Amino acid sequence: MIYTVTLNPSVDYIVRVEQFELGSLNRTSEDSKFPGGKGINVSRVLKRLGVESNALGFIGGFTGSFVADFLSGENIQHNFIKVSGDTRINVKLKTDVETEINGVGPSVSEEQLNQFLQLFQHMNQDDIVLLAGSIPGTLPTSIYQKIMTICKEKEIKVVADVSGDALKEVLSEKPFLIKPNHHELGELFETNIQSVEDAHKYAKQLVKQGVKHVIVSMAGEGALLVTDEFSYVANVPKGKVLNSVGAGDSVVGGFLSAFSDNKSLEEAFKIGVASGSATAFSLELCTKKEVEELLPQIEVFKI
Ligand SMILES: Nc1ncnc2c1ncn2[C@@H]1O[C@H](COP(=O)(O)OP(=O)(O)OP(=O)(O)O)[C@@H](O)[C@H]1O
Ligand SMILES: O=P(O)(O)OC[C@@]1(O)O[C@H](CO)[C@@H](O)[C@@H]1O
Repeated sequence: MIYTVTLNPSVDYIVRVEQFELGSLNRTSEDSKFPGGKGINVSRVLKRLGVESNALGFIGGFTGSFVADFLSGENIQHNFIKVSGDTRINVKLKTDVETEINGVGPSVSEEQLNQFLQLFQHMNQDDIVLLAGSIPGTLPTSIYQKIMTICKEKEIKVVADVSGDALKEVLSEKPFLIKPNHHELGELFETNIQSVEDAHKYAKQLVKQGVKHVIVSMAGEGALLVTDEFSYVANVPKGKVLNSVGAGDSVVGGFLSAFSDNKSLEEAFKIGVASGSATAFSLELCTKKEVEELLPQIEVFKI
């Protein structure tokens, strides 16, 4: 089973405003609400690509019920720990540019954290755990490392899609896969990554440190998959970007769907990139049909 962990889920409130004016009353031309948070997006992409997962994390209040009910409605398994505050609402404002305002999220008590950690006791080496997204302020910053230590004892593969300090923390536990974008990779090495060559050089360093697979997404500039045996670079298909929320999560979801279906790493990488672009080119997360349509446009080369 693939377990996706979203410590701080959200309701993503997506609003389109045609002529946005700061300091004025603006009215939306379109708005919609979806369950959000990076792990939850990965679970939804996996489901669309025909792969089961179980979404874990903390939810609370009416917004938390929305998240749980929405996932149940899509037949996605979930096992969230309930907290007393409301799950956050993240505003995704679509004007001529995209602006995001992410909430803080509810508090998690020590008892709720322990309840959550108990869930890992039932997992085994056939499982994959995905850790994705920010850590709520009330949880220790070492929480991802703690989960990874439990997973290591049980020989569970860990995929981490995290950034900033959390990324630094998970590296020491040698994850199976990480997927930074080129900005996040640059931040880690305190540098500015501007080319595929730069991204390759720094991703290689992470592999030397023990990370098994590194996918670096570079938005419209392509993507890389780096392992200790080989490195692949992929182009991304051409199209109009309508929504970048969840595009990175879709790369992870696409890759994991194919990997768990025993496809080659090269094929899994291609499906990951196609899924990312299919989400970027649509208003919501990618569908299987959209991914399949883009797949022939993606070429992968060894570098
Ligand atoms: N301009 C684009 N053209 C084609 N595909 C794109 C474009 N921008 C993003 N994508 C797709 O989305 C994937 C993820 O994009 P990006 O590198 O921006 O990751 P991210 O920052 O993690 O994404 P997110 O916007 O979800 O945070 C890319 O690998 C690609 O497949
Ligand atoms: O605040 P975090 O946890 O870093 O990111 C949360 C979030 O922006 O990430 C997802 C897109 O990747 C959205 O569904 C969600 O709102």
